[in-house]
Amino acid sequence: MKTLYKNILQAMLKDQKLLAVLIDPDKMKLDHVELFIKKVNISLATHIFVGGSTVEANATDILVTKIKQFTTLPVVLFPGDVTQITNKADGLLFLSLLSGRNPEYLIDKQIASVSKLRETTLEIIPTGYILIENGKQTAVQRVTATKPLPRNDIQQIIDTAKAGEYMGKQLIYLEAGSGAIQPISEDIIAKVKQELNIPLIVGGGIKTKKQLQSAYNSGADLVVIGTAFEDDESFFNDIKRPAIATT
Ligand SMILES: CC(C)=CCC/C(C)=C/CC/C(C)=C/CC/C(C)=C/COP(=O)(O)OP(=O)(O)O
Ligand SMILES: O=P(O)(O)OC[C@@H](O)CO
Ligand SMILES: [Mg+2]
Repeated sequence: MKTLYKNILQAMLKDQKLLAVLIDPDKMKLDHVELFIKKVNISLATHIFVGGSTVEANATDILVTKIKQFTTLPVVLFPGDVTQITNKADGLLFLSLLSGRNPEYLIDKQIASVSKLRETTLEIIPTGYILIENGKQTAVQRVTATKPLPRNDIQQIIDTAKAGEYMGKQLIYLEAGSGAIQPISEDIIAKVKQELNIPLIVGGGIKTKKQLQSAYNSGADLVVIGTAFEDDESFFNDIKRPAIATT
């Protein structure tokens, strides 16, 4: 049974915040997966996302197989390309880059993925992906050859997110870019969230528990963190899941 989206929706309705640890197949060494996933398992993380803007063919399939050996958390593909699709995962963010005007990332890659998805067991989740300017060019901007939405044009950001909802997207993902200096501002998160009826994902540049909390307080339903763990795994110590009392 495909319960991924249902669970995200229910968490949103109950105001239970979700956290995805993003693993980039290009950066994670296979012999480190076990140790890394054990840290994820005792953290507040509720999901594992796997993806990157540029990933070698087959690397995702091999990595997801390995991750699955060590966790029961749902593994969701966050693909930069069709080659990153593998049935070993549980779900797929079926991204469309709504902030850009490059047909390749609006519809072409989605069409190209259909032959891989026709028989899939993956839960496919239509996701409106929106890049917001953060002061420097990010990998996604470079790879997609698109411009992010200006961070001070809040109305454009809100309307893009809302258009995504009207188009039938089940999630909206506000992206500041991997390793962004400035995460998405509280103001942008709050104003977008106010107008949406679907869950809101926020990611890019979140490196501290305070920034995580502030994204949640502003209205993010699910936060994605990748670079902070790549840079320093001691960050897991700050986000340990509280032990449940057994008495
Ligand atoms: C639906 C299918 C099959 C593909 C979607 C194709 C689209 C629209 C992709 C959106 C644009 C894109 C390239 C997304 C990549 C998302 C991602 C995992 C970004 C993380 O970037 P990193 O690879 O961590 O960047 P660095 O290399 O700078 O760390
Ligand atoms: O790597 P970081 O900066 O945490 O960003 C996570 C994700 O939103 C990038 O696509
Ligand atoms: Mg990265």
